[in-house]
Amino acid sequence: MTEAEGIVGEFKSLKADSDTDVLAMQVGDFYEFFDDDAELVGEELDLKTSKKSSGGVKYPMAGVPVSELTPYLKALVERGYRVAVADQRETESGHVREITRVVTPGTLLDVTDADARYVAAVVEDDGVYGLAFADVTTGQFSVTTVDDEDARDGALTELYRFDPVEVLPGPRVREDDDLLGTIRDRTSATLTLHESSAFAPGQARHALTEQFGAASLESVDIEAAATVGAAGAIVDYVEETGTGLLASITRLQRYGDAAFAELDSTTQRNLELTETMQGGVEGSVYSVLDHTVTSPGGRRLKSWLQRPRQSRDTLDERLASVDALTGAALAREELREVLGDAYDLERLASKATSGSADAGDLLAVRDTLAVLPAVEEIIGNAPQLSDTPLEAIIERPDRDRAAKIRDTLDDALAEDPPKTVQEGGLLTRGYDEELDELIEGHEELERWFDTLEERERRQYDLRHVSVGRNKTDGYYIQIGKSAADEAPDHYENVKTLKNSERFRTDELAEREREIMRIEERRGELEYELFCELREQVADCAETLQDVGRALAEVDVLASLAVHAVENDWTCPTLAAPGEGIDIEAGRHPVVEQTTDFVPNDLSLSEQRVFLIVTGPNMSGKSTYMRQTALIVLLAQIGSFVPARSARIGLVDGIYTRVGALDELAQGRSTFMVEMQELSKILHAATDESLVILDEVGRGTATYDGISIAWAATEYLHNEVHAKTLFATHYHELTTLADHLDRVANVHVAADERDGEVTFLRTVRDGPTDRSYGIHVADLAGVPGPVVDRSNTVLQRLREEKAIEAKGSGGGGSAETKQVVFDVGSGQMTTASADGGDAATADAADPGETGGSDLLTEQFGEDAADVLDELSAVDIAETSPIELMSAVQEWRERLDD
Ligand SMILES: Nc1ncnc2c1ncn2[C@@H]1O[C@H](COP(=O)(O)OP(=O)(O)OP(=O)(O)O)[C@@H](O)[C@H]1O
Repeated sequence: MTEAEGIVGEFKSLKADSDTDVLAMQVGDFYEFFDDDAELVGEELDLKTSKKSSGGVKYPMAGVPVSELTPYLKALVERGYRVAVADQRETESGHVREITRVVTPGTLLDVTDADARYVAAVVEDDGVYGLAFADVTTGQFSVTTVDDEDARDGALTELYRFDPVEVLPGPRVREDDDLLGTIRDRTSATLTLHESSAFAPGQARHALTEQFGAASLESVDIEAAATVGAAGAIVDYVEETGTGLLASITRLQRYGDAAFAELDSTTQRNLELTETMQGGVEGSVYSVLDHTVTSPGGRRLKSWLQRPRQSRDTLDERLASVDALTGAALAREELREVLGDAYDLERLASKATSGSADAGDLLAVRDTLAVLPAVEEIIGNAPQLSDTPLEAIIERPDRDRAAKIRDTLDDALAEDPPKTVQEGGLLTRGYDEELDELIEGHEELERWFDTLEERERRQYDLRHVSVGRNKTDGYYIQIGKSAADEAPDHYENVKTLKNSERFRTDELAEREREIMRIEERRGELEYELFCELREQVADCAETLQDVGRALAEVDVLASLAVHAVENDWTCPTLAAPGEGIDIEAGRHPVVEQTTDFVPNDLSLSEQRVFLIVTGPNMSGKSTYMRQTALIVLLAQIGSFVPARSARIGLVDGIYTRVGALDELAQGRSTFMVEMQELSKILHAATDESLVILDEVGRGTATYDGISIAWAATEYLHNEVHAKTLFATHYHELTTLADHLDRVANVHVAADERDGEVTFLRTVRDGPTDRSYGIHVADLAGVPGPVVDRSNTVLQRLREEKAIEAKGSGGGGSAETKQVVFDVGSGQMTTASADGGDAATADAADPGETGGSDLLTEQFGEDAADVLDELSAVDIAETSPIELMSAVQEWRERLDD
C-alpha cells in the first residue's frame, strides 16, 4: 500500500467512526479532505480540489494549511455542517491521527455576531415536553418543562423564542415528522441525532450531577423526566464534542410560566417584536428600541422583549431604574460611554474555559472588568441614580474577586501582545523572575549583536561590513565583494553571494546558540505562564459571567431611558393582575417613528372587558390594537411606554390572532390556521390575559364567519373573561354590546364629505356601520367601472338593509317592504309586504303584481309563514347556530 492509499483509507475509517458531515484530517502541515468531503468543501468554500490515487481509484482531495483551518471550519459550521477534526501526533512508532474535537453549529465558539447561539434539546415523555437551551458562547443554560394541554405547541414556542442554531431531538421527537418539519421551517437550526442513551433519565441525571453538583441540581428541582433528559443530553453532547466548552456552563436555570407572561410564537411574529412580518430586523420593535452600546446589552434587550415578566417586583425595580436614568442625562451619557468600552464578557469567559482565549482576549477581560467600578462610581456619584435598584445590579457580582482578576491580568499582560500565544512577548516585566532573567539575557545578547558590526569594523578596519540574521543562515557578518579579502583569518566563509561574502566566527556561533536557547525557553515559559493565567481566569468564569450580565443589564436600562427621553414616553403605573388597562394618548412604538401619529385612548375595566373595534378599511384598527398589546408588553419588560399616561393591570399572557401572511407558503389553509390559532387562544387565555383578535372568521363564508366570531365573543366574554379587543368588519357583531354586559363598541372615525373619505385615525365610542371598502379599492387603483358598479350595488344592498330593519321591528306596517335582489340581472325589486306596489328599483314604471302574490309566485305557498316566523324570532335570545339552522330550514321550504 502506498502512503497515499494509507491516508485515504485512514481518512475513511476515521470518518466512519465520527458520525459527522465532514472530516478535516491533519497530514503534516495541512488539514486534508478526501473523497465526498473534498467535493463538499470544494463546492461550499471554493477550495481547489485535486486528485489522489488510491488502490487504482482516483479520489478528490482538498487541503488547507494547518494555521488557516479556523475560518474554513467556521464557514462550514455556519452553513450547518458538523465537522470532525483529526489531529496528527508524533509517537515513537510514527504518526498517529485521532479525532480531537467535533465542531457543530451549537458548539462553535469563534462567533462574530452578537446574537446568542443556542444548542437546544427537546424531549417528549408521556405528553410532557422538556427543553434545554445552552449557549456555550456565554454559558447560559436554561431548562423548562411544558406540560399543559398544548404542550407540543408550547415546546415549539420555546424553540421559536430561543431560535437555536442546533437542535438535538430526543428519541420520541425524532419520530414526530411533523414537529421536525416545523422546526426545520421555523428555525434555521441544524438537527443533530445524538445518542439515545444520553436522553435516558438515569444517564442524563448523572451527567447533570457531574456538571452542576448534586446540591445545585436539587435546588433547581427539575422533576420531569423529559426535562432531565433534555438537559442531560446537552451536557453529554457538549462534552462529547471535545471542545472543552462544558466548563463555561456554570449555572443551571429553570424558568417556568409563573415568572413570565405568556407570549407565543405567533404573537411574537404578529407584533413584529424582533423581526417584521417580511422577515427583516429593520422596522421591528427591537430595532426601534435598541440603543444599547454593547452586544450583550442588545442580546439582553431582545430576550426581555421576547419574555415579558409577570412579577411586579422585578418590573417596579426596572422601571425605577429607567425612571432614574431618564432624569440623569449627564450620568446616563457617561454610563453609556464607559459601557462602550466593555467587551462580551460572557463570551470571553467561555473562551477562557475552553482554552481558546489569546492574550488579546485576556486584555479584553481586564478592560471590561475595569468598566464595573467605573459604572459603580458614576451611579454612586449621581444623586438621581444612587439608592436606586441600579446599585443593586452592580453589587450583584463578586466585585472583590473581579478586582483581583483584573489586577492579576494588569500585572501580567503586555500592552500590545502578539496574536499567537507561542511567540513570547505576551507578558510584562516583573511578572515572573525567571522570565525577567531570560528577557534581560536576551536583551543583552541583542545588544551584543547590535554593536557587533561597529566593533568588527573598528577592530579589523573593515569596509563594507554589516551584520544580519535570517532563517537559513542564522547570524552572519557580511562583507562586500571588493573588500572581502580583507576578512581576518578567524572569519569562516559560509556563503558567497553575487556582491558579497558571508562569514561566521566561533564567538558569533556561540552567542547565537545562546540567544536561540533563551528565545526557545522564553517562548515555552511565557506560554506556560500564559496558560496558567488563562486557567486562573477560567476558574473565575462565573464571576465574569455575573459581571457581564450586570453590565448588560445596565446597558439595556440606559437604552430604554434613552428611547423614553427621545420619544417622550411615559412611565407606566403597574397595577395588580386583573385590574383594568387605562391608556391616555397611546401610540404605536414603530409607526410613530415614521408617521405623524394620532394618539388614542383606551380603557378596559372590569365593566368594560371586551371592545369591538369597527371602522373603515385602512382606518387604523390593527394599529390601535397592536399598540395596545405593545404598550402592555413594554410595561411588562420594565420599559416606559408611548403614551401620555398608562395604568396597566399586569397580564399573564398576550394572545393575538391576526391575518396569516406567510402560512400559505407553507401549504396550510389560511382558514385552518386561523381556526387553530383561535382555538389555542380560547383554550389558553385566562381572565388575566390580553387577547387581540383581528377579523376572526374572515377566511370563510360570511354566515359561518359571523357565527364563529359571534360565538367566540360570547365565549371570551362569558367564560374566559379575558380583556379583549376584536376588530371586525361584521357590523352585525356590534349589536352584541346591547346584550353582553361587558362588551362595548369603539370605532376608528372617518369623515365623508362629497364622496371624499378622510381617515381621522381617532378612536371613538360606539359602532360604525361603514367600511369604505370601495373607497380603498379606488385608492388601490381598481378600474373605474368596477368601482362605480360596486357603489351602485352597495347602494342597493343598503336600501335593502334599511327596509329589512324597519320590517323586523314594526311587524307589518304599511311601510314594510321586501327586497329581492336578482344577482343575474343586478336588478333590485321591492315589494310591500302588505300588498302594496312592487317595483323594480331601476325601472321607471312600477310593477303590476301585489306584494304577497309576488312572494307566493316566487317562493311558493310557504312564503307568508316563513315571513311570520322570521319576524317572530328574537335575535338576541337565539344562538347563532340556531339562527343558522332556522335560516337553512326556511330556505329549504322556500325552495320546495
Ligand atoms: N393613529 C394613527 N395615526 C397615524 N397613522 C395611523 C394611525 N393608525 C393607523 N395609521 C396608519 O394607517 C394605515 C392603516 O392602518 P391599519 O392597518 O391599522 O388599518 P385597519 O383599519 O386595520 O385596516 P384593514 O381593516 O384594512 O385591515 C397604516 O399605514 C398606519 O400606518
